[in-house]
Amino acid sequence: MLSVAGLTRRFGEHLALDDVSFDVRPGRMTGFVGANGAGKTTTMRIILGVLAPTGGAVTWNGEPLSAEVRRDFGYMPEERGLYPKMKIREQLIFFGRLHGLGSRAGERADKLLSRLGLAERAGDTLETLSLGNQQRVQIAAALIHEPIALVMDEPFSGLDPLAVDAMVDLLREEVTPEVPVLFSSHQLELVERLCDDLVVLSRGKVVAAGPVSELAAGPTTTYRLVVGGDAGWLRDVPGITVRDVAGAAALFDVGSGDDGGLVQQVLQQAMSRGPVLEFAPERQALSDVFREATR
Ligand SMILES: Nc1ncnc2c1ncn2[C@@H]1O[C@H](COP(=O)(O)OP(=O)(O)OP(=O)(O)O)[C@@H](O)[C@H]1O
Repeated sequence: MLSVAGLTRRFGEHLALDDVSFDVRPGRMTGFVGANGAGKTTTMRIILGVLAPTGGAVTWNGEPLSAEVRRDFGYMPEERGLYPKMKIREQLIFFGRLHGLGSRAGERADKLLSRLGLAERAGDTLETLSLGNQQRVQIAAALIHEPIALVMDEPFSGLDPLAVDAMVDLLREEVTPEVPVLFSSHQLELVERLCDDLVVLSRGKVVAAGPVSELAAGPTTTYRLVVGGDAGWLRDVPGITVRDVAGAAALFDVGSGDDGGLVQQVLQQAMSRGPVLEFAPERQALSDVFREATR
């Protein structure tokens, strides 16, 4: 498991990271989200040893992360970092060897290029590729040495939806159940679809962390009811706040003090009046969780 524990980082007077701690669990895609300047890139740079923390530590399976272990990580930096004038196959082999892949580098490069539909471009330089294809090569470079952990800064930015799907399929194929994956993104719908876990950073602090299913489901006090007839009677039920009624459908809130009794009362009343077609807690969208957490 990859963990950061109590990371702080100052840039002069500015505290960019303030006691940041979270885990990136093996075999789980962990999304790293936060507004511009929240500290995501800074955290990832520290994980990859490109930047030193002012305080705190990065650990791998409970031990301080060594340079040796780090060499087996895959990294897709924000500033990318491939060579524009180098042929893409040569480039992948170069990065593979840099990570100790040896004579298998060519075979891996060919596999990834063909998997990405770029086999015919193997001898072309990076700069002649479209931006989307350059991005694919960047991901291939991060994956070339079968990394034991993967850290990617905005890997999907600028990709069209089909390219995103292709990239995600590749990641799922390449990343074994032992590999922790951390990636930052501003595309919240994408994060909700792809990620198992989520870390939300706001002004250098972790403000929410955990499985996406739990964070998005959240504790809710709002319920949705759809009945056979008109739901207008809800307005007369004491104790609840009706947020919206449109014909047979209604949204109401029971308040945080309810122990479940009020919800059951509303359901019973609804059933005594006729058919109940839908009755469920209103699930919060990840974008709402994000907005609330980073407010
Ligand atoms: N080398 C640096 N020197 C001074 N300040 C820096 C440096 N690197 C980052 N910062 C500051 O640290 C804070 C966090 O920046 P960081 O790039 O980590 O945010 P981010 O969450 O990745 O943002 P974005 O989503 O815009 O990429 C910002 O206020 C930024 O200006």
